[in-house]
Amino acid sequence: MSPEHAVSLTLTSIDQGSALRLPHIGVTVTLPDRRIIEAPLEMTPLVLGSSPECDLVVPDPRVSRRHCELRLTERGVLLRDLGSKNGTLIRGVPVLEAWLPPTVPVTLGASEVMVQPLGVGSVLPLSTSVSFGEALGQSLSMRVLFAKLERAAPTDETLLLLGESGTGKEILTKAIHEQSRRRGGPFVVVDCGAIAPSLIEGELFGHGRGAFTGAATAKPGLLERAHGGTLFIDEIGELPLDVQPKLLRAIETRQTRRLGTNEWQSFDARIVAATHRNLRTRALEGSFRQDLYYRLAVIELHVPSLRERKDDIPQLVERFLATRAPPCTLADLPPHAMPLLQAYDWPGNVRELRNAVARLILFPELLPELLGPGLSLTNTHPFEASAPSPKGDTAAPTALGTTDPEAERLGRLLDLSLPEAREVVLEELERNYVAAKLRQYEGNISRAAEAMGVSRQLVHRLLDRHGMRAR
Ligand SMILES: Nc1ncnc2c1ncn2[C@@H]1O[C@H](COP(=O)(O)OP(=O)(O)OP(=O)(O)O)[C@@H](O)[C@H]1O
Repeated sequence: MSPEHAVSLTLTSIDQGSALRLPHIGVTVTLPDRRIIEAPLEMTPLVLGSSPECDLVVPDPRVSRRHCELRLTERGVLLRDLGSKNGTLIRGVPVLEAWLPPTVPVTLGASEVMVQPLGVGSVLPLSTSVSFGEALGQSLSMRVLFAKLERAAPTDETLLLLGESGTGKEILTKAIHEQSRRRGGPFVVVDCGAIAPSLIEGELFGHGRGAFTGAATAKPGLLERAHGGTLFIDEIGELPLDVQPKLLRAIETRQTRRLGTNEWQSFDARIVAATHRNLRTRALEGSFRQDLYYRLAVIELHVPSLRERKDDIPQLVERFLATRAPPCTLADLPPHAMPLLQAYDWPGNVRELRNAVARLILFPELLPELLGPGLSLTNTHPFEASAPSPKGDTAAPTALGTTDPEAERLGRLLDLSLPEAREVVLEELERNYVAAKLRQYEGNISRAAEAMGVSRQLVHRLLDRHGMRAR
C-alpha cells in the first residue's frame, strides 16, 4: 500500500489529540446487472446485505440479509463477514476478517464491492476526556461521541441515540441529564420493548379514574412524571404505530392528556430516545412514522458497539474490577485474561463484559473456555457451556468430607454483597430460563415469547444481552 493510500484510508488523530481526520471514502457495489450503487464510509460501520435494514442494501439473491461490514479504523478499512451464507471473497479466497486495500474488489454473491479514497475528508472534534458521566471510553469513536454529547447535553434539544443493546445508551442519557439545566428534576425511563404494546399508551399518558375497568384510581403518565426533567424513551422503534402520532403531538405541543379524561396538562421534559434499530430506514419504509422520526432525530448519534472499540476493554475491565466489593485490580484476573477478553466480540456489549468480569473473579477456572472454538470465530458466548456449577474436582469439601456443588456455589456468592449476589443469580437464571424455553420451542422465538408472556422484541434483546443466538 502506498503511503498516500495508507493515510487516506485511516482515521488519524491530529492537533495533539483534540481532533480527528476523517477521510472521504466511497464504497461502490456493482450489481449482477452492472448497475452501480454507492455509499460513503464514515465513522459508523457500514453493513452490506440484502435486508432493507442494512446501510447499503445489495439487491442480489446470493447476498445474505446481513452479509458483511466495513469499518474505518486507525489502521485502515476492516472488512468482516457477518456469517454470510455464500461467503465474502477477496481474489476468490473466502475471508472472515481482512484489512482492505483500496480498489481491490470484494465479491459478495454475484456483486462486487470496492472501497476508494475520494479526498481529504473532514475534521471532527475529539473530547479530551475519556469519560462522560459514568460512561468510559478512550477509543477515538467514543471520544468523538463524547465531544458531540458535551455540546448537546446543556441544550434542550431532543436526541436520538442509536446503538446495540448494552452499549451504554441509558448511562449516557443519565449523564446528559446530569449535565443539563434539568439535573435537579426527575430522570424517568420507559422501555417500549419491555411493555406489552397494548399498555404503552397508558404508561406514557396515564389514565383518569374509571377510565377502564379496574382503573380505580387515576395514574399520571410518564410524560407528566418527567416534568422539569428528562424522559428517556428506550427502544422507541417498538412503539406501536397507533401511539406514535399521539407521542408526536405531545412532544410538539408540550401538552398531555390522561386516557379517559378531557383535561390537557402542560409538561416540560426533555426527550431522549434510543433504539437498536435502523430507524431512518424504518421511517422510509413506512414501519415507523417519518414525522416522529424527524422530530426525535434533531440530533442523531451512534453509540458504537464494543467490538468497534476493543481498545476500551482494559479501561472498562479495570473499572468493573475496582467497583467490586472488596475492590479488585487487573492482577486479580487469571493470567492471559486480557488478550482473550479483547479477542472476543461481545455481542451483549459492555453489559456482557461487566457480567463476564464478575464471573471471572468468582469462577476463574472458566477462563480456559475462552480459548475454545467459540472464541470470536463463531462468536458464541465465552461462558456458554459452563453455567457456574462447579466441577467436582474444584468443589469445596463439606463437613462430611464430600463435595457439595450447591454449598460451594453459595460459598462463592458469599464473597459478594447481597445486591451483587442477587444480580449474578438473576442474570444466570434469566439466561438459563431463556435458553431452556428456546430449546423447548426448537428455537422458534415467536412461540417461546408467547410461552414466556413477553414480546418477541424482548426475547431478541435478552438473546443479545446474554450473547446468545436462537438456532
Ligand atoms: N461506556 C461505558 N462505561 C462504563 N460502563 C458502561 C458503559 N457502557 C455501558 N456500561 C454498563 O453496561 C450496562 C448496560 O448499559 P446501558 O443500560 O446504559 O446500555 P443500553 O445501551 O441502554 O442497553 P439496553 O438497550 O439493553 O437497555 C450498565 O451496567 C452500564 O453501567
